[in-house]
Amino acid sequence: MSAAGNTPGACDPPALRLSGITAGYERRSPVLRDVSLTVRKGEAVGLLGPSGCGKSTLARVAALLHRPWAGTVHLAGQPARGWRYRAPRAQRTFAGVVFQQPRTAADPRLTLHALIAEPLRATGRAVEATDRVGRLADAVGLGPELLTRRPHEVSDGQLQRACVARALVLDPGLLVCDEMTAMLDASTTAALVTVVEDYRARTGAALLAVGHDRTLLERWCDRTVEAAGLGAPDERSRTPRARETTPAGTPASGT
Ligand SMILES: Nc1ncnc2c1ncn2[C@@H]1O[C@H](COP(=O)(O)OP(=O)(O)OP(=O)(O)O)[C@@H](O)[C@H]1O
Repeated sequence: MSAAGNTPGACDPPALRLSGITAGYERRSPVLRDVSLTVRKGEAVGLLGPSGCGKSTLARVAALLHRPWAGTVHLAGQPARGWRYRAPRAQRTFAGVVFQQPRTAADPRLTLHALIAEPLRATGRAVEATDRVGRLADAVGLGPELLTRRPHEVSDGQLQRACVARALVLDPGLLVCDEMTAMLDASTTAALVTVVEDYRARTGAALLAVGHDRTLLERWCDRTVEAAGLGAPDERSRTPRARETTPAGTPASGT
């Protein structure tokens, strides 16, 4: 289910199809009610909405990290048959995820090199780590000297660069970016958006980007979805974006 090598086409199944998703936590009333959302292969969809409306919950359901109470998740046309570590490996690794807070998403004991290589080790592909981690670290703008440091020895922006590299290391067909740039400065935001877009242009991967920054998401994505009252996000298409538009209007530097 890797995106690499696939040619986007009208006949391809959507990268993500959420149908009738109802989800929540413990015994509280559901956060999401009967939500449906489709992200086509190669498409970038931005999910906008006020704090607490359930955007992150939806992102976690899409990445098979949170089990819904009802509804189905299809990844690349295949219904999710299990969740988290019980899901078939191809489904678990189809979605690469980047969270808002790199410090809570990174094991503090690992060097950045080990952090980026973590999914390779977890899937029995550790032998590929030297090559892949080196290339991805270069792409996200992390020099070799930073790869030997642990999270407490780097800045938030540097750690988020490592988390983006980790999300890409298994060549996902879908990237789920949950407020990936919320705590970053403008140049790091531009650099990481460019890394994601370069990856998508090369592989045909789809993107579900969650955030509050309407300007960024409208520039970055093919369309945005208003998630207000995510009981049922209406899929209003907005501002189709030419594929070649520079994300966020900023340079592609690796600063
Ligand atoms: N692990 C959890 N346990 C219990 N309730 C949770 C949990 N995670 C989120 N919630 C609740 O679910 C609701 C939706 O949270 P969610 O994080 O999905 O919203 P959001 O739209 O992403 O918010 P924000 O934009 O502030 O990140 C909130 O009321 C939140 O308190």
